[in-house]
Amino acid sequence: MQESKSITVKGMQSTSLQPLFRLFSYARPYWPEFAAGLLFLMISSLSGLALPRLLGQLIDGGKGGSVSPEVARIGWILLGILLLQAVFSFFRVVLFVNVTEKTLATLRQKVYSHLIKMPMSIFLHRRVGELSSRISADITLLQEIFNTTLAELIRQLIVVVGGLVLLMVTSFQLTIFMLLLLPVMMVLAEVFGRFINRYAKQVQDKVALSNTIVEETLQGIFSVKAFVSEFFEIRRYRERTDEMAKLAMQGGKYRGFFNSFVILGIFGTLVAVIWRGATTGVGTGELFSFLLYSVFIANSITGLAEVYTSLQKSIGATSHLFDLLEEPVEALSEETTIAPEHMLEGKISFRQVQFSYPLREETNVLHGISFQVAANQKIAIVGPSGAGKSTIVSLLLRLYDPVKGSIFFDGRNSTAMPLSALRMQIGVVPQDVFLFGGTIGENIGYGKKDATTEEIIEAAKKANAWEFISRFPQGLDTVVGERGIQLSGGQRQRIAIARTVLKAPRILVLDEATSALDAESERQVQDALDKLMEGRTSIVIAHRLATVRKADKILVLDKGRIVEEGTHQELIQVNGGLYKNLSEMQFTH
Ligand SMILES: Nc1ncnc2c1ncn2[C@@H]1O[C@H](COP(=O)(O)OP(=O)(O)OP(=O)(O)O)[C@@H](O)[C@H]1O
Repeated sequence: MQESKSITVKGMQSTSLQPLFRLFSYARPYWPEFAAGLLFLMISSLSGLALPRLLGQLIDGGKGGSVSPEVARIGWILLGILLLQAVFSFFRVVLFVNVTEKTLATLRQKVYSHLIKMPMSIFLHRRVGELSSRISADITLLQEIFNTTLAELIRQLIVVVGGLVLLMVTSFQLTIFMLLLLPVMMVLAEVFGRFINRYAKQVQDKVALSNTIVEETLQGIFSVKAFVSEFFEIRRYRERTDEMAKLAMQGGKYRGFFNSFVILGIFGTLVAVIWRGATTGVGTGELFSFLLYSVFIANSITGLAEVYTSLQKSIGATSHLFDLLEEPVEALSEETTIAPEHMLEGKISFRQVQFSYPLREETNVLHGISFQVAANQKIAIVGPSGAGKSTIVSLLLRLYDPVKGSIFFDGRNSTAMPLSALRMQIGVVPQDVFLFGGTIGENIGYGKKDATTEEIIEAAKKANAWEFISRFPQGLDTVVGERGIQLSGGQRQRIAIARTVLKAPRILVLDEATSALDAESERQVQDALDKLMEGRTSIVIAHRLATVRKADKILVLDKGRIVEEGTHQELIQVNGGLYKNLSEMQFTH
């Protein structure tokens, strides 16, 4: 932005209009409708130009007080033009709305599919509220440009150019006189418009910022309430919205000035023109049509200034959107079947994996970790909080790639495998189960999009979830979340397990819940997990003694390093070892 300011005004316009041209490329498939709309727009604007002239003639012809054939003819033509305009306006609006809605839907879909395919690293430095406002606020703003701004631009241009030509025909001298005043106003209006736009953009950014607070606090309402942060958030929101209002009011003042300036300029010009016309002996009808044309033109010039500000606003929104579309996306494929050559047996090996998170590159979270998991083996990862256990899971899923070292699946470097095929074969049961706001059936079906009801029920049974689901009057159709039933931690976990049963992954990752479940829920969850782990490679971030004991191998992680490795029996013997300490602290009751 800074750069473009330093180049010539002409150059600046062409650079800043670029996003709009790119935007219009999304409307390309709908060009026949768009072209028809444009044609209707042009015909109705052009025919509108005949009105002042005909009205002038009507005034001159009607002076005698009787309806002469000439006057009747003009009357019929006027009626015809109005009808034509009414019909064409209707089609123009309908066609433009169609093109707009189809284009914006395409754009929304494109932005959303880009958004959701972006790698995790991008979500670390962009806020959810900000990202979602790109789709809601920015695209809504673009609606205006397609629906009205563009049509206005064309209409105004036709009125200004056509009007001027007809003015010249009416009275060349008077037109020249008016033209001496108008261009000055146009230039001033443009400068003013630019200035106002800067404010509009700032206000828009502030709106996005304040919306972020609303979204984040509503999403995290539990934490807000638990921390009694309501008043803190209210204050924060108040500060943001007050700032926004202050800026908007400042902008309003400038807009006010702008309007006053336009009123003074236009009416000043009109008065001067009438005075000049009257004193140079232009006829009544002629002066009337001249004035009407001048009003039309003046109106269009102010309209053009508005079009200009609205164009600038949309340029802001469009650039935001295209910035987002510039962000990289993951190489995901839509295939739901896995090619035989990418089918995994389930061997995993971490070799000298070093990792730091993108935003904190200076802090190594994993320091050259190596370990092997044989196919169908169960390993447990234990270690103090912050040791890097969840990070290992993220690397396994390739949500991030190691900074150094590599991860191998069946002896093949993970980077050499298609991302989707890899993730399709890894099932995760997270600690914090996220359920979508649909039905229980839909939530389980998330594991396999084409699952039949029978398969879903089967999976729910295996996950020990069917028993509680079938007790709900609506069974699988019970709506969960905000507008439905709230499930307990153990129930949510069993739904997550059912989801993973359906997915039937080769490799299973379990992040055990740290929160204590009651003994019965715990038994049911544990039993479901045991069944799920059978015949798969499993990595468990373990918090429960039962899991740790049953593991074929335990990795003890501390500050990003594997400090001990072995079975429960082996590790419990290491005197002064971290595992022995941990298990004495955590697992003995
Ligand atoms: N997105 C992130 N950006 C930067 N640092 C992160 C990020 N996520 C985690 N970390 C850091 O990486 C380290 C390891 O975190 P990780 O979540 O893997 O630990 P953990 O062993 O799973 O802990 P816990 O048992 O508490 O879940 C921590 O020091 C944490 O602060």
